[in-house]
Amino acid sequence: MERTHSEEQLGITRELVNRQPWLIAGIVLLSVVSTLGTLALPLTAARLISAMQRGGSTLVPVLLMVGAGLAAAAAHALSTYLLSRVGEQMVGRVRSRFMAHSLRLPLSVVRREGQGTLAARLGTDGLQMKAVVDVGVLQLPMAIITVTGTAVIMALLDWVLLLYLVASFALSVGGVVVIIKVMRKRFMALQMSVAKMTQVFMNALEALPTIKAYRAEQRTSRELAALAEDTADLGVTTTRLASLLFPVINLGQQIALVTVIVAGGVRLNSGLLTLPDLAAFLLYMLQLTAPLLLVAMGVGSLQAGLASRDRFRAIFATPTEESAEAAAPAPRTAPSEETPAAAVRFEGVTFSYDSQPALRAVDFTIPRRGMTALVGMSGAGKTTVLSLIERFISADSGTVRVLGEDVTRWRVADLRAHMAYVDQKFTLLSDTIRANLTLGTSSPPPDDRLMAALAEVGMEEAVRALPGGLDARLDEGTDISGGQRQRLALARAILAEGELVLLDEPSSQLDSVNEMLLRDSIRRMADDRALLVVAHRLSTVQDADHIIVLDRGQVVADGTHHELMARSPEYSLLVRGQLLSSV
Ligand SMILES: Nc1ncnc2c1ncn2[C@@H]1O[C@H](COP(=O)(O)OP(=O)(O)OP(=O)(O)O)[C@@H](O)[C@H]1O
Repeated sequence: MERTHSEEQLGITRELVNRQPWLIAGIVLLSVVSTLGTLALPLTAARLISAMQRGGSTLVPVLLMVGAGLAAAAAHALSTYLLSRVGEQMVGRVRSRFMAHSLRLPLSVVRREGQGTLAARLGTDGLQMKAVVDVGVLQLPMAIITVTGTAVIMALLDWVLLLYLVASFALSVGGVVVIIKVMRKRFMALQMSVAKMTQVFMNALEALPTIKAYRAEQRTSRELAALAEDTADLGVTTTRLASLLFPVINLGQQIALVTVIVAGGVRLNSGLLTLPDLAAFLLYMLQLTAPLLLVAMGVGSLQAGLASRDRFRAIFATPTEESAEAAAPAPRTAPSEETPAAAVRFEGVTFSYDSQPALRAVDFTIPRRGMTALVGMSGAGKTTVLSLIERFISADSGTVRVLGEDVTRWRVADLRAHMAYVDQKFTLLSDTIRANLTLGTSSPPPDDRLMAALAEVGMEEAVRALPGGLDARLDEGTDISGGQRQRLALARAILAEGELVLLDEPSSQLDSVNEMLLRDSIRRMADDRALLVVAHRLSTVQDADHIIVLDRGQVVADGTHHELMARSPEYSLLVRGQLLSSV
């Protein structure tokens, strides 16, 4: 099987070199020019001083000095810009791959990772990975070359003076290394804290209507403020360390400067060193600080960036629903039998969330036509049954069959193409009405079919009245009522090509006029396909051809409404105890 892009390992160098080899070669060349120019500059200055001492012409040394300086600056600017552009583009590709991969992950993995954490990773880890390109690809190697080249030239100028320099600078370098290491740890903690805050904020935004209705803005804000404060505290400790960095380097540099000037003066007096060489040595020394700092900081950013890359890799390495099934033998794309006997069959199905059992040895059959209602107290396991049929989750033991075939033998995409799913919230996407209606269809149906489906649920007029009609977008600008959303979601299920419709009825009571309108279209849906409804309303179960009663994860009875009223105490309790709403 062809490997999908997201299944490939994420290699930064390969990403860069394979895609634009010539551009990368050009950037490397520019960096080499910039490094050589930087290294040559003090030598040209020494030549100028010599020429002035001799009283000779200074034109050539001046031109060489200006040329080296300008070339180094121009090459540096251009290579930095080009590399940054390449880095941004690479991060863009990684981010889009990350988002696409995340959407294909099993729901359980997304829940475990946390939506906020995934979203934060997209932002911060993306930025940090860019630093790998900025720092790791050129800056760090070039800085190392500059430091090494400078040290070699300084040793050639006067190796004894270099020893003085190293000895006087060592303490400060040691200090910088320690500070950077501690900063790294704090920075990781800061990122975790940002991810947590994002998660809680996202949850709060999702619950905003409830928060407003219960005037809980202040309470929620307090909780968020505490998280923001924790994050800020971590930020402050990181900054405190960062603020130590420059003074430590400055101090080291000043100590080194005094040492070199004193020792250099002594050596100059004793004729062991010439004035131009001392001047060049001092210039090299001043020039050393920037690349040294870059090496010290760069190693840190590189580590952080590589850690971010590893977090992306971990997600890319998490099998998507499709890649997990690639390992299974010959997945099904269509039912094995011409006309499978049952739409759904559960055979001894057991399922636990973590170690909490939700379904225990569940057996039932849903016929190919007609409406089956699944009823039970809250927490009985009804939604879990739908999730198992959709294969959002997999049974711990037993077999779930859809259209005669074990769900684990189906290709997930094909399995889901055979059914329509209407969740409790009647979720619609932020897109056009048309896009929402045609989600479950393989080719876009003509407008008259869309309008017919809308008419079926009493939404034709309302959609015609919207600016743009079928092409009106459902987003921040245009929204529709809860009942209208419900009807659109049902119209989508009507249009879907599947033989099976799963409907998770909301337990909240919606207005009865709407309910009456929808009752007929739901019933009609069951004429030519199997409809499984998690029912919370008495009217729904009365309409059903067949009712399955779940109690604490087990099927305790099944039959028609009248049969169950006569012989199932659990069902009678649901009806008489008004646990099934009478609307
Ligand atoms: N994601 C989850 N993680 C852990 N436990 C869960 C999860 N979803 C459901 N459960 C537990 O599994 C059991 C069955 O839940 P399920 O949602 O299937 O019940 P339900 O019959 O649909 O309830 P309701 O009518 O309230 O929607 C419950 O005890 C519930 O607490």
